[in-house]
Amino acid sequence: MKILNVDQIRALDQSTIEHEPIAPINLMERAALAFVDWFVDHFPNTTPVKLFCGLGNNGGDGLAIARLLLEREFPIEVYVVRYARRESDDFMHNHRRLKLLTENIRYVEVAQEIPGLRHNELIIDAILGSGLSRPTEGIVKNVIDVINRSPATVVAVDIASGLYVDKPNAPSDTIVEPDYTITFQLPKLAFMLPKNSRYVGDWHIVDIQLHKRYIDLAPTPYYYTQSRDARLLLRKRDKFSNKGSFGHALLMVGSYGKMGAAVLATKACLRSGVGLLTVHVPKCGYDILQIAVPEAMCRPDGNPNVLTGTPDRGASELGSPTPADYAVVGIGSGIGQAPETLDMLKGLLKTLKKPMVIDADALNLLSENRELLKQIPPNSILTPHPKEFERLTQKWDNDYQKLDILREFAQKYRVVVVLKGANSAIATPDGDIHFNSTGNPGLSTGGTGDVLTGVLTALLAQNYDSVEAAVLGVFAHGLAGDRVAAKRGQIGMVATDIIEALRWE
Ligand SMILES: NC(=O)C1=CN([C@@H]2O[C@H](COP(=O)(O)OP(=O)(O)OC[C@H]3O[C@@H](n4cnc5c(N)ncnc54)[C@H](O)[C@@H]3O)[C@@H](O)[C@H]2O)[C@@H](O)CC1
Ligand SMILES: Nc1ncnc2c1ncn2[C@@H]1O[C@H](COP(=O)(O)OP(=O)(O)O)[C@@H](O)[C@H]1O
Ligand SMILES: [K+]
Repeated sequence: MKILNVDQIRALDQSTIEHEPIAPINLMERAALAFVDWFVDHFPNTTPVKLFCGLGNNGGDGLAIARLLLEREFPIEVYVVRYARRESDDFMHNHRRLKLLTENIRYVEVAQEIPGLRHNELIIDAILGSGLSRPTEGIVKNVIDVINRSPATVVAVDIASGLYVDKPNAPSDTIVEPDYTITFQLPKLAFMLPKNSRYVGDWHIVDIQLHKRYIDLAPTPYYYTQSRDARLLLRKRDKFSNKGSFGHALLMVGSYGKMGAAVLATKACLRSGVGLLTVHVPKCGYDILQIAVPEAMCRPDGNPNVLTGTPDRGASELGSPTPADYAVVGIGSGIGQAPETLDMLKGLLKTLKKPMVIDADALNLLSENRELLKQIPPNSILTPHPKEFERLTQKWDNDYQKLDILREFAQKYRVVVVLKGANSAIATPDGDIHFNSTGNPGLSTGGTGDVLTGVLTALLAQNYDSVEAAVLGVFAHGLAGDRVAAKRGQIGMVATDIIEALRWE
């Protein structure tokens, strides 16, 4: 699903009006109805509602919503925040319609006219929407302050008043902090960014049938991966396939004290459809790995504690192939940052030509030796969490700048970067960013990143293209987390649960 910018959203409304065609007031009615459908599904019509609206089309939506909720017998009070003298045409139209139903519309021009708000009430925020062009001030700011201080449940129409759709707010801006945002047709870029979390709440999209062709043709670097997008990427297995059809992967993982990371990546790789898997671990990890994961082959390193890349003598007598002989190499989980391991990484980057998966300490080694970045095979997948990404690049002032740095990095080094976290952002060598929709804070627990490394390594081994592998793998990993959360809650979730909950269908 695409994420469009504010100018495109405006043009999309216009395109819908012209091409459907539909009168603007009827499009507003459709938006209000979609909001109300969601609202009545979530709240009983015995709850008192206080609706605050502005004077533009977001306010017009609010007035239409008020009328529809009155018709559904909600006890609703309407407050028009009169910050200016000019109302939009469709606001006026809905104002006249609402007045036919009720005389009870109040106007708020000064702070004394702001009503008290109680905890058992619902507040609908329809003051400002995507038309926001400057920070809130005056009476708008006063109203927002009161809303934010109140214990009531707050539902924002389209976007919280005061929040920009696609550019950074100043830290001093006053913005509604809703419990829910019900947004029209498309997700907004602002919703993807960690710092905006309190200005978004739990958000839902409602479909108002905006012009599909406009959306299809609109250029954008931003995408939001939903279930149907991920499903399209998933390949079925051919009836006559064999293990050779799904690639032979090599994981280079683990060190003394961090063999758990190796085991997790290994199990996740096997649970994600790899045909054959060899795992290169320091010698101390040999028994651990063979016992924990009998399905994987093990290549012990000559070094007892860390990876050097040189197989143990016994293992090399088996005639071990070199890393370049495997379909894909996944490296990093629990490897530490020993100088020998750095030398190994340098050697690998010189010889490997196929895309790799690079995680954790392998990324930290690259951060310390940035001259190696340009040797990463094109289309490799890097999976930093924000701290690792900062080490690889630089500090950022805000989430929008972070996205710019992310995009530039992926383009410069021709790699796919999975910046992990809520709504993991996947940057492609072509400059696109795909935000993930699955996952939950239960995943914030040691080892879940190692699981992701295993998943992505398996998908590359199966010949998924790197962008597809990253988008699909991150989605499936988060979805597994959501399955676990539904079954046993977020707090007790551990990385092993994620492996068990992976499903490829
Ligand atoms: N155009 C359409 O056909 C549709 C629009 N819809 C609604 O329309 C909204 C956008 O409406 P508008 O473009 O009228 O804009 P808003 O209703 O967001 O804002 C109204 C006007 O307030 C002014 N303004 C901007 N920042 C301000 C501030 N900080 N303080 C005071 N005034 C400020 C601007 O002149 C702006 O146009 C969407 O968020 C959505 O709710 C929906 O009804 C769907 C269809
Ligand atoms: N709040 C969250 N919401 C969704 N996903 C999360 C959240 N916190 C962490 N995750 C996911 O969990 C994984 C954590 O990876 P990482 O930080 O590398 O952990 P580790 O190094 O311990 O394995 C990533 O896939 C990340 O996207
Ligand atoms: K709003």
